[in-house]
This record gives sequence, C-alpha cells and structure tokens, in this order.
Amino acid sequence: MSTRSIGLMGGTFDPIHLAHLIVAEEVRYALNLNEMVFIPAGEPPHKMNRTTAPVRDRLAMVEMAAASNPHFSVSRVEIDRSGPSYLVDTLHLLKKQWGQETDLFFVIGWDSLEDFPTWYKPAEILEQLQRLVVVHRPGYQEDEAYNQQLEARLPGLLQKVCLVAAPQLDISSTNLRQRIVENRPIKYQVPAEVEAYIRSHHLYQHQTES
Ligand SMILES: Nc1ncnc2c1ncn2[C@@H]1O[C@H](COP(=O)(O)OP(=O)(O)OP(=O)(O)O)[C@@H](O)[C@H]1O
Ligand SMILES: O=C(O)c1ccc[n+]([C@@H]2O[C@H](COP(=O)([O-])O)[C@@H](O)[C@H]2O)c1
Repeated sequence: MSTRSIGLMGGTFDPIHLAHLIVAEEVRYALNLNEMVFIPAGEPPHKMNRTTAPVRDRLAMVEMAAASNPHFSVSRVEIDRSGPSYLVDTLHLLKKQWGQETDLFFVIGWDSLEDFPTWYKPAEILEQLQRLVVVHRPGYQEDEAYNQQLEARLPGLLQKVCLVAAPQLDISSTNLRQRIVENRPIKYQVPAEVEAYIRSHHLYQHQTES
C-alpha cells in the first residue's frame, strides 16, 4: 500500500484569497500530493491581539473557495477545539486520524518561515512533518545570511524546508480588509463567491487593526 501524502494549508484566512488557492494548487502539483487540506485557525497563535472575523464566516469562505477544486478539502480540526491553535497539536491529531504513516507537508509563505522558530514546539513540528513547504511571497527575499540565522535559531530547520516556486502575487488579507474599509475593489483578488459572502455579511467594513 502506498503512503498517503497530504498537503496542509493553515491560515487565519481572514479572508481567504487567490494567492492562498494558487499556492495550494501549485504545491499539490509540484509535490504530487494526493490532496490539499485547508485548516482555518480557530485562535491563530500569532494574531491573538487582533480581532478577526467570526470563525464561522472565515470557515464558510474557505469552504466556498475550496469547493472549486476536487483535490481541496477543509478540516475543522483547529476550529473544534478551544485555546490557541498550535500546529504541533493539530499535527498530532491529524496523524491519529489519518495514520502515523501519512506524510504531511505543511505549506507556509516566506513571511511565516521567518517567524517559525518562535512557534510553539517548532522542533516537534518538524519531527511530525515530511517537509515544511515554503513559497516565496512578494516583499520577502531569500538570503543566505538570513538562512544561516534561521538554522542557528532552530537546528535542522533548513533540512526540512522544501522551497516550491509558485506564481507570486502581492495579495494579503490585511490589504483586502483595508480595501473594503476604503471602498476600493477586491474583485479578482478573492473568488467571486467569497466577495459575495463578504458583501452580504457586511464583513470588514470598519477598521479593526491597531
Ligand atoms: N500572497 C501570498 N503569497 C504566498 N503565501 C501567502 C500569501 N498570502 C498568504 N500566504 C501564506 O498563507 C498562509 C496563511 O496566510 P494568512 O491567512 O495569514 O493570510 P495573509 O494574507 O498573510 O493574512 P494577513 O494579511 O491577515 O496576515 C501563511 O503561511 C502565509 O504566509
Ligand atoms: O503553532 C504555532 O505556534 C503557530 C504560530 C503561528 C502560526 N501558526 C500557524 O501558521 C498558519 C499561518 O498563520 P497566520 O497567523 O499567518 O495566519 C496557521 O495555520 C497558524 O495556525 C502556528
């Protein structure tokens, strides 16, 4: 029996946007993964000081966006438990659910890699993963000196990292929320159904960032 290889795309998804979807599909194809599972964070550990849209809305938008691709699915594993959504706990739960032999590939943008050594139990996360898949993100440049610093902060990190080239899009949820406050367009930066959901639920109409 062949080992199942599953890609995991975790995020606050506040809201999900086209770059998330393009990255997920590109990584799935490049690494020949069986499927890509989106995991909306219940309580994103590094965004605890920020107000996010209600979890039911973030989840609904991820489900709508993922429905367009038969290889995509959505997991409620971080939504159905309380407390900060630490990845290490998520990986233990998923391995229990899918079998210890399942190969897990967690996808992050370059901005998140910079923070990775500060995550909860990062070495244990790496042990659970087949690869930490990193994609470039506009504004964040790879650089050898920085790579060495990362490796010094968390020995073994770079060995686990697999860089995948994906089209780079300068789209962020922060910028989308700002655009909505300022009545600027978000069309084509989020799936049409997601935009319709945002409009009909009056999401992101007021500035909430500090
Ligand atoms: N444009 C992008 N290109 C590559 N990776 C991205 C891009 N946007 C988000 N990601 C990655 O997707 C994952 C989930 O991102 P998240 O839901 O926090 O979106 P975001 O756009 O970074 O949100 P925010 O602006 O609110 O911080 C993270 O690993 C992040 O690095
Ligand atoms: O486990 C941690 O300590 C941890 C710290 C920061 C981020 N994460 C995860 O990384 C993913 C992207 O996070 P964010 O904050 O950029 O949306 C999401 O799945 C988070 O749960 C995880």
